Amino acid sequence: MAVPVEKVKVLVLGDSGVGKSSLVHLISQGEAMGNSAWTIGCNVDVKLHDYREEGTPHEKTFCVELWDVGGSINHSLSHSVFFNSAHGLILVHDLTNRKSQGNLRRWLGEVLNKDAGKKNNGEFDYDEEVFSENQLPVLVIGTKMDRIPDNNLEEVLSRSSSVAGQCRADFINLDCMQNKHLAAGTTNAVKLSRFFDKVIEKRYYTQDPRGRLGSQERRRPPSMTRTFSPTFLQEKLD
Ligand SMILES: Nc1nc2c(ncn2[C@@H]2O[C@H](COP(=O)(O)OP(=O)(O)OP(=O)(O)O)[C@@H](O)[C@H]2O)c(=O)[nH]1
Ligand SMILES: [Mg+2]
Repeated sequence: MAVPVEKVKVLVLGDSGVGKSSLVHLISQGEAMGNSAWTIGCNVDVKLHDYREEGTPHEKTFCVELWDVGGSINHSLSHSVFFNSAHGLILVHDLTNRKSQGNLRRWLGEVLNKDAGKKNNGEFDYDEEVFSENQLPVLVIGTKMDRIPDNNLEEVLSRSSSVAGQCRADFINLDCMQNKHLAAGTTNAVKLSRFFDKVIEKRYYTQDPRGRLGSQERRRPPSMTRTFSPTFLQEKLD
């Protein structure tokens, strides 16, 4: 099988310790990560995604690059070097940590205002106007669902849904340590697949600012996702 040439870049952002690396491992390898360490800088993992245009026999495999940026506040000045030319954004928060939910607006602001610089207090501003014009597909993911006490579940999930609403994004809540939480055919896997479809559609099938015409009017097709290990990909590339 040929390795796809066409690719999209998806940023995975959120506070340190919310579970970004664990999530990216689950998405790209299809299994929970054993040990995790703080991410310094950025790790890039790959997921192959089959995008099929409805009504046509064509199915095309795209390479989805997942840019897992270390969330440490100590490296906040260097985060934005990874933000260029992103096609989609996964915002990750820890369901047991309200602060990590509130900070998603800051992460979003950091990406959307990356060219505008910082405010005087050193914080990136979340600009409603800039955000309302945002064309970047966003998916919000809440982790550590296993750690929410049963008597608090309803409240926490409702808060998670409202955080996603503020970001005008679809959302998933899961336990990154459980393979089944992203298993094929589950609602979570379908939502993730739809998100990748959207990112690819925007990147390759939508009229861009330079006037290139894509297939914007066509309905989004169903799709399948497949995961290949980096070793497999490397063998194909060699
Ligand atoms: N119980 C539980 N633990 C989780 C979950 N997701 C992540 N963890 C744990 O949370 C800790 C931090 O996870 P990481 O994936 O390293 O967090 P990160 O967001 O990549 O952190 P940085 O690299 O510092 O930005 C690890 O000990 C994980 O095993 C989850 O859904 N449930
Ligand atoms: Mg990490």
